[in-house]
Amino acid sequence: MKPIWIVDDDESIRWVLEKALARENLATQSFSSARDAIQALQSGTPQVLVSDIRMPGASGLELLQTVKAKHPGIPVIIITAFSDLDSAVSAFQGGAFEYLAKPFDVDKAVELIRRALDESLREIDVEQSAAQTPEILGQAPAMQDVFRAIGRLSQSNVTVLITGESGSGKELVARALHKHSPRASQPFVALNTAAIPKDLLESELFGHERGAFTGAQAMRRGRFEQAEGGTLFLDEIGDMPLDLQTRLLRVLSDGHFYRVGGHQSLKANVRVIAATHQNLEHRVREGLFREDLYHRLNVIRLRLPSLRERSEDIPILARHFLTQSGRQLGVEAKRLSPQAMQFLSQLEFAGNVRQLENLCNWITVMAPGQTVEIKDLPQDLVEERTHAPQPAQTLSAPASAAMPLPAGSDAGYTAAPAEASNANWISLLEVEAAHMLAQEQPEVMDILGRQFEAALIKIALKHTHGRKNDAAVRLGIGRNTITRKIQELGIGGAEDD
Ligand SMILES: Nc1ncnc2c1ncn2[C@@H]1O[C@H](COP(=O)(O)OP(=O)(O)OP(=O)(O)O)[C@@H](O)[C@H]1O
Repeated sequence: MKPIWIVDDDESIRWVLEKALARENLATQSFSSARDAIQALQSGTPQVLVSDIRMPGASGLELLQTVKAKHPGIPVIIITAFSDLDSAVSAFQGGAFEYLAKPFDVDKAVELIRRALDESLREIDVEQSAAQTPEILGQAPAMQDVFRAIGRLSQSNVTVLITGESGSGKELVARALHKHSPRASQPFVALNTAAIPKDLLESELFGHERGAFTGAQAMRRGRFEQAEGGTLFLDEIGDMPLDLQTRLLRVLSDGHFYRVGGHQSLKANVRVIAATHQNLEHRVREGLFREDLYHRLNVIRLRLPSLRERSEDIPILARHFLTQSGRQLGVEAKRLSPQAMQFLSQLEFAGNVRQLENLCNWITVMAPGQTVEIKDLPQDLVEERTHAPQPAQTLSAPASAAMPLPAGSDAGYTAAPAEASNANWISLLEVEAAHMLAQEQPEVMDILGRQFEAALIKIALKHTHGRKNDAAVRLGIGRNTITRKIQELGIGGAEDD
Protein backbone atom coordinates (compact mmCIF):
# COMPACT_ATOMS: atom_id res chain seq x y z
CA MET A 1 0.00 0.00 0.00
CA LYS A 2 1.22 3.49 -0.77
CA PRO A 3 1.80 6.01 2.05
CA ILE A 4 -0.63 8.61 3.32
CA TRP A 5 0.56 12.09 2.45
CA ILE A 6 0.21 14.81 5.05
CA VAL A 7 0.57 18.35 3.73
CA ASP A 8 0.62 21.16 6.28
CA ASP A 9 2.91 24.10 6.97
CA ASP A 10 2.24 23.61 10.68
CA GLU A 11 4.89 21.19 11.91
CA SER A 12 2.94 20.22 15.04
CA ILE A 13 -0.04 18.99 12.98
CA ARG A 14 2.24 16.97 10.74
CA TRP A 15 3.89 15.45 13.82
CA VAL A 16 0.62 14.54 15.58
CA LEU A 17 -0.84 12.88 12.48
CA GLU A 18 2.40 11.01 11.69
CA LYS A 19 2.54 9.59 15.20
CA ALA A 20 -1.16 8.65 15.32
CA LEU A 21 -0.97 6.90 11.95
CA ALA A 22 2.29 5.14 12.87
CA ARG A 23 0.43 3.65 15.85
CA GLU A 24 -1.99 2.16 13.33
CA ASN A 25 0.94 0.80 11.31
CA LEU A 26 0.18 3.18 8.47
CA ALA A 27 3.08 4.71 6.55
CA THR A 28 3.11 8.45 5.98
CA GLN A 29 5.04 10.99 3.96
CA SER A 30 4.90 14.65 5.00
CA PHE A 31 5.24 17.90 3.07
CA SER A 32 5.39 21.41 4.46
CA SER A 33 3.88 23.02 1.37
CA ALA A 34 1.37 22.24 -1.37
CA ARG A 35 4.08 23.09 -3.92
CA ASP A 36 6.31 20.27 -2.64
CA ALA A 37 3.42 17.82 -2.78
CA ILE A 38 2.50 18.88 -6.34
CA GLN A 39 6.15 18.38 -7.30
CA ALA A 40 6.22 14.93 -5.66
CA LEU A 41 3.15 13.87 -7.66
CA GLN A 42 5.42 13.63 -10.69
CA SER A 43 7.21 10.65 -9.24
CA GLY A 44 4.58 9.00 -7.04
CA THR A 45 1.08 9.09 -5.61
CA PRO A 46 -0.38 8.64 -2.12
CA GLN A 47 -3.05 6.16 -1.06
CA VAL A 48 -4.84 9.04 0.69
CA LEU A 49 -3.94 12.72 0.86
CA VAL A 50 -4.58 14.94 3.89
CA SER A 51 -3.92 18.62 3.29
CA ASP A 52 -4.35 21.90 5.10
CA ILE A 53 -6.23 24.45 3.06
CA ARG A 54 -4.36 27.68 3.87
CA MET A 55 -0.63 27.56 3.33
CA PRO A 56 1.89 30.06 2.03
CA GLY A 57 2.35 29.71 -1.73
CA ALA A 58 -0.09 27.25 -3.32
CA SER A 59 -3.23 26.46 -1.29
CA GLY A 60 -4.70 23.10 -0.37
CA LEU A 61 -7.47 23.73 -2.89
CA GLU A 62 -4.92 24.06 -5.71
CA LEU A 63 -3.36 20.79 -4.59
CA LEU A 64 -6.82 19.19 -4.51
CA GLN A 65 -7.45 20.40 -8.05
CA THR A 66 -4.13 19.00 -9.33
CA VAL A 67 -4.69 15.62 -7.68
CA LYS A 68 -8.27 15.27 -8.90
CA ALA A 69 -7.30 16.22 -12.48
CA LYS A 70 -4.68 13.48 -12.68
CA HIS A 71 -5.75 10.88 -10.14
CA PRO A 72 -9.48 11.19 -9.45
CA GLY A 73 -9.49 7.96 -7.40
CA ILE A 74 -7.25 9.31 -4.60
CA PRO A 75 -9.37 10.42 -1.63
CA VAL A 76 -8.38 13.88 -0.36
CA ILE A 77 -9.19 15.14 3.13
CA ILE A 78 -8.96 18.90 3.52
CA ILE A 79 -8.15 20.50 6.87
CA THR A 80 -9.98 23.80 7.34
CA ALA A 81 -10.22 26.39 10.08
CA PHE A 82 -13.10 25.77 12.50
CA SER A 83 -15.48 28.45 11.24
CA ASP A 84 -14.43 28.45 7.61
CA LEU A 85 -17.63 27.16 6.03
CA ASP A 86 -16.78 28.63 2.63
CA SER A 87 -13.56 26.64 2.44
CA ALA A 88 -15.36 23.46 3.41
CA VAL A 89 -17.89 24.02 0.64
CA SER A 90 -15.11 24.74 -1.89
CA ALA A 91 -13.33 21.57 -0.78
CA PHE A 92 -16.41 19.44 -1.46
CA GLN A 93 -17.00 21.18 -4.77
CA GLY A 94 -13.42 20.38 -5.71
CA GLY A 95 -14.05 16.67 -5.07
CA ALA A 96 -12.68 16.31 -1.50
CA PHE A 97 -13.59 13.10 0.28
CA GLU A 98 -14.19 14.92 3.58
CA TYR A 99 -13.05 17.95 5.52
CA LEU A 100 -11.61 18.15 8.97
CA ALA A 101 -12.18 21.32 11.01
CA LYS A 102 -9.31 22.56 13.21
CA PRO A 103 -8.72 21.98 16.05
CA PHE A 104 -9.59 18.31 15.52
CA ASP A 105 -9.70 15.24 17.67
CA VAL A 106 -6.82 13.00 16.59
CA ASP A 107 -8.82 9.79 16.93
CA LYS A 108 -11.54 11.25 14.72
CA ALA A 109 -8.90 12.23 12.17
CA VAL A 110 -7.49 8.70 12.15
CA GLU A 111 -10.97 7.25 11.80
CA LEU A 112 -11.64 9.52 8.83
CA ILE A 113 -8.34 8.59 7.21
CA ARG A 114 -9.17 4.90 7.71
CA ARG A 115 -12.48 5.41 5.94
CA ALA A 116 -10.74 7.18 3.07
CA LEU A 117 -8.23 4.36 2.93
CA ASP A 118 -10.96 1.72 2.70
CA GLU A 119 -12.50 3.74 -0.10
CA SER A 120 -9.24 3.91 -2.06
CA LEU A 121 -8.53 0.20 -1.60
CA ARG A 122 -12.05 -0.52 -2.78
CA GLU A 123 -11.28 1.50 -5.93
CA ILE A 124 -8.21 -0.64 -6.53
CA ASP A 125 -10.19 -3.83 -6.10
CA VAL A 126 -12.78 -2.66 -8.59
CA GLU A 127 -10.08 -1.81 -11.11
CA GLN A 128 -8.33 -5.10 -10.64
CA SER A 129 -11.44 -7.16 -10.83
CA ALA A 130 -12.60 -5.53 -14.02
CA ALA A 131 -9.42 -5.39 -16.00
CA GLN A 132 -6.61 -7.41 -14.54
CA THR A 133 -7.95 -10.91 -14.19
CA PRO A 134 -5.40 -13.08 -15.96
CA GLU A 135 -6.60 -15.40 -18.65
CA ILE A 136 -7.35 -19.02 -17.68
CA LEU A 137 -5.74 -21.39 -20.14
CA GLY A 138 -6.66 -25.00 -20.72
CA GLN A 139 -7.61 -27.32 -23.55
CA ALA A 140 -7.99 -30.51 -21.56
CA PRO A 141 -11.58 -31.81 -21.40
CA ALA A 142 -11.51 -31.36 -17.61
CA MET A 143 -10.72 -27.66 -18.05
CA GLN A 144 -13.39 -27.29 -20.73
CA ASP A 145 -15.87 -28.52 -18.11
CA VAL A 146 -14.58 -25.86 -15.74
CA PHE A 147 -15.04 -23.14 -18.38
CA ARG A 148 -18.57 -24.33 -19.07
CA ALA A 149 -19.30 -24.25 -15.34
CA ILE A 150 -17.95 -20.70 -15.04
CA GLY A 151 -20.21 -19.66 -17.90
CA ARG A 152 -23.27 -21.23 -16.28
CA LEU A 153 -22.54 -19.96 -12.79
CA SER A 154 -21.46 -16.43 -13.52
CA GLN A 155 -24.94 -14.98 -14.04
CA SER A 156 -26.23 -16.39 -10.78
CA ASN A 157 -25.68 -15.14 -7.29
CA VAL A 158 -25.25 -18.57 -5.81
CA THR A 159 -22.49 -19.43 -3.31
CA VAL A 160 -19.78 -21.55 -4.93
CA LEU A 161 -17.27 -23.85 -3.28
CA ILE A 162 -14.11 -24.36 -5.33
CA THR A 163 -12.01 -27.37 -4.40
CA GLY A 164 -8.66 -28.43 -5.76
CA GLU A 165 -5.04 -28.83 -4.82
CA SER A 166 -2.90 -25.87 -3.93
CA GLY A 167 -1.82 -23.88 -6.97
CA SER A 168 -4.42 -25.40 -9.28
CA GLY A 169 -6.03 -22.04 -10.06
CA LYS A 170 -8.86 -21.69 -7.52
CA GLU A 171 -8.42 -17.95 -7.03
CA LEU A 172 -8.16 -17.42 -10.77
CA VAL A 173 -11.48 -19.21 -11.25
CA ALA A 174 -13.10 -17.17 -8.46
CA ARG A 175 -11.94 -13.99 -10.18
CA ALA A 176 -13.31 -15.22 -13.49
CA LEU A 177 -16.70 -15.97 -11.90
CA HIS A 178 -16.74 -12.42 -10.59
CA LYS A 179 -15.52 -10.83 -13.81
CA HIS A 180 -18.32 -12.43 -15.83
CA SER A 181 -21.03 -11.73 -13.26
CA PRO A 182 -23.41 -8.76 -13.01
CA ARG A 183 -21.26 -7.70 -10.04
CA ALA A 184 -18.17 -7.16 -12.21
CA SER A 185 -18.13 -3.39 -11.73
CA GLN A 186 -18.13 -3.83 -7.94
CA PRO A 187 -15.16 -4.99 -5.83
CA PHE A 188 -13.63 -8.46 -5.76
CA VAL A 189 -12.20 -8.87 -2.27
CA ALA A 190 -10.06 -11.89 -1.38
CA LEU A 191 -9.19 -13.14 2.08
CA ASN A 192 -6.98 -16.11 2.83
CA THR A 193 -8.31 -17.26 6.18
CA ALA A 194 -5.22 -19.39 6.83
CA ALA A 195 -2.86 -16.44 6.42
CA ILE A 196 -4.45 -14.19 9.09
CA PRO A 197 -3.80 -14.83 12.80
CA LYS A 198 -6.88 -16.27 14.48
CA ASP A 199 -7.30 -13.27 16.80
CA LEU A 200 -7.46 -10.80 13.93
CA LEU A 201 -9.63 -12.80 11.59
CA GLU A 202 -12.97 -11.76 13.03
CA SER A 203 -12.24 -8.07 12.75
CA GLU A 204 -10.69 -8.60 9.32
CA LEU A 205 -13.95 -10.17 8.12
CA PHE A 206 -16.53 -8.06 9.90
CA GLY A 207 -14.63 -4.90 10.84
CA HIS A 208 -14.63 -3.35 14.29
CA GLU A 209 -15.90 -0.33 16.15
CA ARG A 210 -13.53 2.09 17.77
CA GLY A 211 -12.49 0.81 21.20
CA ALA A 212 -13.79 -2.73 20.49
CA PHE A 213 -10.48 -4.10 21.80
CA THR A 214 -7.10 -2.78 22.86
CA GLY A 215 -5.49 -1.10 19.89
CA ALA A 216 -8.78 -0.50 18.02
CA GLN A 217 -8.32 3.24 17.92
CA ALA A 218 -10.64 3.84 15.02
CA MET A 219 -13.62 2.21 13.39
CA ARG A 220 -12.60 -0.14 10.61
CA ARG A 221 -14.67 -1.71 7.87
CA GLY A 222 -14.14 -5.43 7.35
CA ARG A 223 -13.97 -7.44 4.15
CA PHE A 224 -17.74 -7.95 4.04
CA GLU A 225 -18.24 -4.20 3.90
CA GLN A 226 -15.36 -3.68 1.47
CA ALA A 227 -16.89 -6.24 -0.87
CA GLU A 228 -20.33 -4.56 -0.73
CA GLY A 229 -22.16 -5.19 -4.00
CA GLY A 230 -19.35 -7.44 -5.24
CA THR A 231 -17.75 -10.79 -4.47
CA LEU A 232 -15.94 -11.98 -1.35
CA PHE A 233 -13.48 -14.81 -1.99
CA LEU A 234 -12.69 -16.80 1.16
CA ASP A 235 -9.63 -18.92 0.46
CA GLU A 236 -8.61 -21.86 2.66
CA ILE A 237 -12.06 -21.91 4.24
CA GLY A 238 -11.26 -25.28 5.82
CA ASP A 239 -8.86 -23.51 8.19
CA MET A 240 -11.44 -21.10 9.57
CA PRO A 241 -11.79 -21.41 13.39
CA LEU A 242 -15.09 -22.91 14.56
CA ASP A 243 -16.39 -19.80 16.34
CA LEU A 244 -15.94 -17.76 13.18
CA GLN A 245 -17.62 -20.45 11.14
CA THR A 246 -20.68 -19.81 13.29
CA ARG A 247 -20.58 -16.11 12.52
CA LEU A 248 -20.05 -16.73 8.83
CA LEU A 249 -23.00 -19.11 8.73
CA ARG A 250 -25.18 -16.42 10.27
CA VAL A 251 -24.28 -13.87 7.57
CA LEU A 252 -24.80 -16.40 4.81
CA SER A 253 -28.18 -17.36 6.25
CA ASP A 254 -29.76 -14.01 7.04
CA GLY A 255 -27.47 -11.54 5.24
CA HIS A 256 -26.76 -9.48 8.37
CA PHE A 257 -23.71 -9.00 10.57
CA TYR A 258 -22.26 -6.78 13.28
CA ARG A 259 -18.84 -5.18 13.43
CA VAL A 260 -16.79 -6.44 16.38
CA GLY A 261 -17.92 -4.36 19.36
CA GLY A 262 -20.85 -2.98 17.33
CA HIS A 263 -24.59 -3.01 18.04
CA GLN A 264 -25.87 -1.91 14.69
CA SER A 265 -26.91 -4.72 12.36
CA LEU A 266 -25.38 -4.23 8.89
CA LYS A 267 -26.69 -5.75 5.70
CA ALA A 268 -24.29 -7.70 3.51
CA ASN A 269 -24.94 -7.64 -0.21
CA VAL A 270 -22.05 -9.90 -1.13
CA ARG A 271 -21.64 -13.03 -3.20
CA VAL A 272 -19.42 -15.48 -1.33
CA ILE A 273 -17.09 -17.83 -3.17
CA ALA A 274 -15.10 -20.16 -0.93
CA ALA A 275 -12.15 -22.38 -1.74
CA THR A 276 -10.26 -25.14 -0.05
CA HIS A 277 -7.51 -27.61 -0.84
CA GLN A 278 -8.66 -29.78 2.07
CA ASN A 279 -11.28 -32.48 2.10
CA LEU A 280 -14.11 -30.69 3.91
CA GLU A 281 -16.06 -33.91 4.50
CA HIS A 282 -13.12 -35.18 6.54
CA ARG A 283 -12.98 -31.90 8.44
CA VAL A 284 -16.71 -32.22 9.21
CA ARG A 285 -16.24 -35.79 10.40
CA GLU A 286 -13.34 -34.74 12.61
CA GLY A 287 -15.50 -32.01 14.15
CA LEU A 288 -13.30 -29.25 12.73
CA PHE A 289 -15.83 -27.87 10.29
CA ARG A 290 -19.50 -27.15 10.96
CA GLU A 291 -21.73 -29.44 9.00
CA ASP A 292 -24.42 -26.78 8.50
CA LEU A 293 -21.86 -24.33 7.11
CA TYR A 294 -20.50 -27.06 4.89
CA HIS A 295 -23.97 -27.60 3.38
CA ARG A 296 -24.50 -23.84 3.05
CA LEU A 297 -21.24 -23.43 1.11
CA ASN A 298 -21.54 -26.63 -0.85
CA VAL A 299 -24.57 -25.52 -2.88
CA ILE A 300 -22.50 -25.66 -6.03
CA ARG A 301 -19.12 -27.28 -6.07
CA LEU A 302 -16.54 -26.64 -8.71
CA ARG A 303 -13.63 -29.04 -8.63
CA LEU A 304 -10.41 -27.99 -10.29
CA PRO A 305 -8.36 -30.87 -11.65
CA SER A 306 -4.73 -31.08 -10.61
CA LEU A 307 -2.17 -30.41 -13.32
CA ARG A 308 -1.28 -34.11 -13.32
CA GLU A 309 -4.79 -34.86 -14.50
CA ARG A 310 -4.48 -32.49 -17.44
CA SER A 311 -0.88 -32.89 -18.51
CA GLU A 312 -1.90 -32.15 -22.09
CA ASP A 313 -2.22 -28.51 -20.92
CA ILE A 314 1.39 -28.32 -19.76
CA PRO A 315 2.80 -27.19 -23.16
CA ILE A 316 0.38 -24.26 -23.61
CA LEU A 317 0.78 -23.20 -20.01
CA ALA A 318 4.59 -23.45 -20.21
CA ARG A 319 4.70 -21.36 -23.40
CA HIS A 320 2.40 -18.81 -21.82
CA PHE A 321 4.50 -18.50 -18.64
CA LEU A 322 7.77 -18.30 -20.60
CA THR A 323 6.33 -15.48 -22.72
CA GLN A 324 5.01 -13.74 -19.63
CA SER A 325 8.24 -13.92 -17.62
CA GLY A 326 10.27 -12.90 -20.69
CA ARG A 327 8.08 -9.83 -21.06
CA GLN A 328 8.29 -8.99 -17.36
CA LEU A 329 12.08 -9.23 -17.35
CA GLY A 330 12.43 -7.48 -20.72
CA VAL A 331 14.14 -10.43 -22.42
CA GLU A 332 13.21 -12.63 -25.35
CA ALA A 333 10.99 -15.57 -24.36
CA LYS A 334 12.87 -18.91 -24.18
CA ARG A 335 11.64 -22.01 -25.98
CA LEU A 336 11.63 -25.59 -24.72
CA SER A 337 13.03 -28.23 -27.03
CA PRO A 338 10.53 -31.00 -27.89
CA GLN A 339 12.41 -33.34 -25.51
CA ALA A 340 12.35 -30.83 -22.66
CA MET A 341 8.65 -30.19 -23.26
CA GLN A 342 7.98 -33.93 -23.24
CA PHE A 343 9.99 -34.24 -20.02
CA LEU A 344 7.94 -31.50 -18.33
CA SER A 345 4.68 -33.04 -19.51
CA GLN A 346 5.52 -36.20 -17.55
CA LEU A 347 6.27 -34.49 -14.24
CA GLU A 348 4.00 -34.81 -11.22
CA PHE A 349 3.77 -31.08 -10.40
CA ALA A 350 2.70 -31.38 -6.77
CA GLY A 351 2.48 -27.56 -6.66
CA ASN A 352 0.33 -27.60 -9.81
CA VAL A 353 0.15 -24.59 -12.15
CA ARG A 354 1.92 -22.36 -9.64
CA GLN A 355 4.90 -24.71 -9.65
CA LEU A 356 4.99 -24.75 -13.44
CA GLU A 357 4.81 -20.94 -13.47
CA ASN A 358 7.72 -20.70 -11.05
CA LEU A 359 9.71 -23.21 -13.05
CA CYS A 360 9.24 -21.09 -16.17
CA ASN A 361 10.42 -18.02 -14.27
CA TRP A 362 13.49 -19.97 -13.24
CA ILE A 363 14.13 -21.08 -16.82
CA THR A 364 13.85 -17.51 -18.14
CA VAL A 365 16.62 -16.36 -15.86
CA MET A 366 18.83 -19.35 -15.28
CA ALA A 367 18.75 -21.56 -18.35
CA PRO A 368 21.55 -20.83 -20.83
CA GLY A 369 20.64 -20.22 -24.48
CA GLN A 370 17.31 -19.59 -26.16
CA THR A 371 16.31 -23.21 -26.63
CA VAL A 372 16.09 -25.10 -23.37
CA GLU A 373 17.13 -28.76 -23.25
CA ILE A 374 16.52 -31.28 -20.44
CA LYS A 375 20.06 -30.76 -19.13
CA ASP A 376 19.31 -27.02 -18.68
CA LEU A 377 16.43 -27.68 -16.30
CA PRO A 378 16.95 -27.45 -12.52
CA GLN A 379 19.21 -30.27 -11.40
CA ASP A 380 16.95 -31.53 -8.60
CA LEU A 381 14.09 -31.84 -11.04
CA VAL A 382 16.07 -33.92 -13.48
CA GLU A 383 17.53 -36.11 -10.72
CA GLU A 384 14.22 -36.74 -8.99
CA ARG A 385 12.62 -37.67 -12.27
CA THR A 386 15.50 -39.94 -13.23
CA HIS A 387 15.26 -41.76 -9.91
CA ALA A 388 11.48 -41.95 -9.88
CA PRO A 389 9.98 -45.39 -10.45
CA GLN A 390 9.10 -45.95 -14.11
CA PRO A 391 6.52 -45.61 -15.44
CA ALA A 392 5.46 -42.46 -13.66
CA GLN A 393 3.27 -42.88 -10.58
CA THR A 394 -0.31 -43.68 -11.49
CA LEU A 395 -2.97 -41.20 -10.59
CA SER A 396 -5.91 -42.20 -8.51
CA ALA A 397 -8.19 -39.34 -9.42
CA PRO A 398 -10.37 -39.53 -12.49
CA ALA A 399 -9.91 -36.85 -15.12
CA SER A 400 -13.51 -35.67 -15.01
CA ALA A 401 -14.07 -32.29 -13.45
CA ALA A 402 -16.43 -29.75 -12.36
CA MET A 403 -19.98 -29.04 -11.61
CA PRO A 404 -22.41 -29.79 -10.49
CA LEU A 405 -21.22 -32.72 -8.48
CA PRO A 406 -23.86 -33.89 -6.08
CA ALA A 407 -23.76 -31.83 -2.91
CA GLY A 408 -21.82 -33.61 -0.26
CA SER A 409 -19.78 -35.77 -2.56
CA ASP A 410 -16.24 -34.99 -3.46
CA ALA A 411 -15.78 -37.76 -5.94
CA GLY A 412 -12.32 -37.84 -7.32
CA TYR A 413 -10.91 -35.45 -4.76
CA THR A 414 -7.18 -35.89 -4.63
CA ALA A 415 -5.67 -35.48 -1.23
CA ALA A 416 -2.28 -34.02 -0.41
CA PRO A 417 0.15 -33.94 -3.32
CA ALA A 418 2.86 -36.50 -3.72
CA GLU A 419 6.53 -35.85 -3.15
CA ALA A 420 7.85 -33.95 -6.12
CA SER A 421 10.53 -31.73 -7.53
CA ASN A 422 11.80 -28.86 -5.52
CA ALA A 423 14.11 -26.60 -7.42
CA ASN A 424 11.54 -24.60 -9.28
CA TRP A 425 9.56 -22.73 -6.73
CA ILE A 426 11.44 -19.47 -6.51
CA SER A 427 9.01 -16.67 -7.28
CA LEU A 428 9.63 -14.21 -10.07
CA LEU A 429 10.55 -11.48 -7.65
CA GLU A 430 13.21 -13.57 -5.96
CA VAL A 431 14.51 -14.77 -9.29
CA GLU A 432 14.73 -11.19 -10.47
CA ALA A 433 16.61 -10.17 -7.33
CA ALA A 434 18.93 -13.17 -7.69
CA HIS A 435 19.53 -12.30 -11.32
CA MET A 436 20.49 -8.72 -10.49
CA LEU A 437 22.77 -9.82 -7.68
CA ALA A 438 24.42 -12.50 -9.74
CA GLN A 439 25.17 -10.05 -12.53
CA GLU A 440 26.83 -7.68 -10.13
CA GLN A 441 28.66 -10.29 -8.07
CA PRO A 442 28.94 -13.63 -9.92
CA GLU A 443 30.61 -15.31 -6.95
CA VAL A 444 27.47 -15.04 -4.81
CA MET A 445 25.72 -17.55 -7.06
CA ASP A 446 27.29 -20.43 -5.17
CA ILE A 447 25.70 -19.48 -1.90
CA LEU A 448 22.62 -17.77 -3.22
CA GLY A 449 20.65 -20.97 -3.66
CA ARG A 450 20.91 -21.93 0.01
CA GLN A 451 20.14 -18.44 1.23
CA PHE A 452 17.05 -18.19 -0.93
CA GLU A 453 15.89 -21.60 0.05
CA ALA A 454 16.23 -20.76 3.70
CA ALA A 455 14.51 -17.38 3.30
CA LEU A 456 11.62 -18.79 1.30
CA ILE A 457 11.06 -21.72 3.62
CA LYS A 458 10.99 -19.31 6.56
CA ILE A 459 8.45 -17.10 4.77
CA ALA A 460 6.28 -20.10 3.95
CA LEU A 461 6.45 -21.32 7.56
CA LYS A 462 5.50 -17.88 8.77
CA HIS A 463 2.42 -17.85 6.54
CA THR A 464 1.37 -21.30 7.68
CA HIS A 465 2.06 -20.62 11.35
CA GLY A 466 4.93 -23.10 11.37
CA ARG A 467 2.95 -25.93 9.77
CA LYS A 468 5.53 -27.80 7.79
CA ASN A 469 3.29 -29.75 5.46
CA ASP A 470 1.20 -26.73 4.55
CA ALA A 471 4.42 -24.80 3.90
CA ALA A 472 5.60 -27.57 1.60
CA VAL A 473 2.35 -27.42 -0.37
CA ARG A 474 2.63 -23.67 -0.72
CA LEU A 475 6.17 -23.92 -1.98
CA GLY A 476 5.23 -26.69 -4.35
CA ILE A 477 7.76 -29.07 -2.83
CA GLY A 478 7.29 -32.44 -1.22
CA ARG A 479 7.03 -33.20 2.50
CA ASN A 480 10.25 -35.16 2.58
CA THR A 481 12.04 -32.37 0.76
CA ILE A 482 10.95 -29.66 3.20
CA THR A 483 11.87 -31.85 6.18
CA ARG A 484 15.31 -32.48 4.71
CA LYS A 485 15.87 -28.83 3.86
CA ILE A 486 14.75 -27.62 7.28
CA GLN A 487 17.35 -29.93 8.81
CA GLU A 488 20.09 -29.07 6.32
CA LEU A 489 19.55 -25.33 6.58
CA GLY A 490 19.04 -25.36 10.36
CA ILE A 491 15.65 -23.64 10.26
CA GLY A 492 13.74 -23.54 13.54
CA GLY A 493 10.05 -23.10 14.39
CA ALA A 494 8.59 -25.79 12.12
CA GLU A 495 6.03 -28.31 13.32
CA ASP A 496 4.58 -31.45 11.88
CA ASP A 497 0.95 -31.11 10.94
N1 LIG B 1 -5.43 -22.42 -16.08
C1 LIG B 1 -4.55 -21.46 -15.81
N2 LIG B 1 -4.10 -20.66 -16.81
C2 LIG B 1 -3.19 -19.70 -16.55
N3 LIG B 1 -2.66 -19.45 -15.33
C3 LIG B 1 -3.07 -20.22 -14.31
C4 LIG B 1 -4.03 -21.26 -14.49
N4 LIG B 1 -4.26 -21.84 -13.31
C5 LIG B 1 -3.48 -21.22 -12.41
N5 LIG B 1 -2.77 -20.23 -13.00
C6 LIG B 1 -1.77 -19.36 -12.33
O1 LIG B 1 -1.14 -20.17 -11.34
C7 LIG B 1 -0.95 -19.44 -10.12
C8 LIG B 1 -1.68 -20.12 -8.99
O2 LIG B 1 -3.08 -20.02 -9.19
P1 LIG B 1 -4.10 -19.68 -8.00
O3 LIG B 1 -3.50 -18.71 -7.02
O4 LIG B 1 -5.42 -19.30 -8.60
O5 LIG B 1 -4.17 -21.12 -7.31
P2 LIG B 1 -4.95 -21.57 -5.99
O6 LIG B 1 -5.53 -22.89 -6.28
O7 LIG B 1 -5.88 -20.48 -5.54
O8 LIG B 1 -3.74 -21.72 -4.97
P3 LIG B 1 -3.81 -21.81 -3.33
O9 LIG B 1 -4.62 -23.02 -2.99
O10 LIG B 1 -2.38 -21.97 -2.92
O11 LIG B 1 -4.43 -20.54 -2.86
C9 LIG B 1 -1.45 -18.04 -10.39
O12 LIG B 1 -0.37 -17.22 -10.80
C10 LIG B 1 -2.43 -18.22 -11.55
O13 LIG B 1 -2.52 -17.04 -12.32
